[in-house]
Amino acid sequence: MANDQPKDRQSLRSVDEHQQAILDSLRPLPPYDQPLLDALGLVAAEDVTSPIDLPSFDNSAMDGYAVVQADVASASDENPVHLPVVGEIGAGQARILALSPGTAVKIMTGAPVPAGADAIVPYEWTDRGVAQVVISKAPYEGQHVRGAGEDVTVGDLLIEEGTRLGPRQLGLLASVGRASVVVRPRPRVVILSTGSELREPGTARGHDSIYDGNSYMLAAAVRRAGAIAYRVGIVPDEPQAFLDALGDQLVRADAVITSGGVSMGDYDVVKEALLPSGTVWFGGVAMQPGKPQGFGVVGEDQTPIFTLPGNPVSSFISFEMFVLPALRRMMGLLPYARPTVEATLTHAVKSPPGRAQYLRGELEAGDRTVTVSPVGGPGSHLIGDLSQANALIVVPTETTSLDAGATVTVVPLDREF
Ligand SMILES: Nc1nc2c(c(=O)[nH]1)N[C@H]1C(S)=C(S)[C@@H](COP(=O)(O)OP(=O)(O)OC[C@H]3O[C@@H](n4cnc5c(N)ncnc54)[C@H](O)[C@@H]3O)O[C@H]1N2
Ligand code: MOO
Repeated sequence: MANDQPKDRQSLRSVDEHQQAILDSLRPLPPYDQPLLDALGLVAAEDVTSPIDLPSFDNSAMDGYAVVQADVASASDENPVHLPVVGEIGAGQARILALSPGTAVKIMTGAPVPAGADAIVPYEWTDRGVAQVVISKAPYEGQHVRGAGEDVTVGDLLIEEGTRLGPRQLGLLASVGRASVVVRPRPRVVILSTGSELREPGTARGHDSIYDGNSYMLAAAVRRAGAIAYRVGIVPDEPQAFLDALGDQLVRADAVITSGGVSMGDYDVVKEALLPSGTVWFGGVAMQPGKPQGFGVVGEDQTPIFTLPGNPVSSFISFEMFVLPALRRMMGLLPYARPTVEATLTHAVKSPPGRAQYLRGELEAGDRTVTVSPVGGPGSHLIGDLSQANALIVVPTETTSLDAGATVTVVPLDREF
């Protein structure tokens, strides 16, 4: 029964509850017109219809000669047809607009087929003559002519609102003459690491200090999600310094991520600085790693803020579970959360009750089976092990052990979705 549980467990949010609370409070960012290449990976916020036909004019699919098919219908090796060549049409150089019967015009791939011509004879079926051409094989009517509008017609719906734009879609937009497209923009995400023990990589480190791995990891994760990362770097454990740094950054932030300073310590700067505002929830989520969490809004524009725990693995898993779905929601991307897969566990594992455990694993797809092997221990400081893993093994909240051979839910970490 719920009230038999220790106080700590009663007050924890589940992972799903916390994720949902975050998603419910966010909306997709307002649409923005972006140059095509900046729109890669973003979601169209407009229906795009074609302003032109593709091909835009009848054009040649081959380097060869434009002819009237009836003039060459009898051509064969034994009885080739001879035609005078009255000119040449290169791609982008169409000075000959019409063809008289009984003549041929040299034509290059992509060049407009002159009016009156209804087939192309490829060079390979001719003697490649300049003033006169000898044709030894007949094309059928329309052969090697790419018809105007056969691919796309004016008014066709090219891109539906909500489509994620990849190279093929961007290529199509450019092909119909569009230089920009209205999309959900990339969220600008400010990343602040807190901790007086932190040092910037590449600088000297004392016996009691550590390098700031988290802000790099989180900035990289933000970028991989398709958002823009502003890595501000290290803020000491002083609430006013933290509030000043945050205040300076809000002008360029659609969201803020902090790491560290949210548990029970004497110097938990993020909690101390933000609790008085009353706009940020701090509490525990029933997960390990990643129990101490905070989420809310800050500043005049009510900018969303994610206050993640400082332990590196906790920070990373919190990003995957809570920030990534939120960024995807802001970008209009579905699904919000990483898709999971089922796999067979290769080794037995143990887990404390009352918290969903996210163990690091190596997911391997064999010919017939998908297996996952635990990588390293459960400690939330083990960034070395984390870097060797490609997946998280989910041990449900009330499960305390799983045998080798059990089917488990796994979150692959490096798949595009
Ligand atoms: N008495 C309690 N202590 C702790 C609890 C608790 O419930 N009661 N929870 C533990 C859990 S779980 C976690 S997770 C951590 C979260 O702590 P904070 O978010 O306050 O983070 P810090 O104390 O600032 O740092 C924790 C740990 O991570 C290292 N760290 C911090 N920032 C970085 C960074 N940018 N790069 C690399 N490593 C970083 C830091 O040095 C600490 O070792 O609290 C437990 N304690
Ligand atoms: O939640 Mo902490 O992340 O267990 O180490």
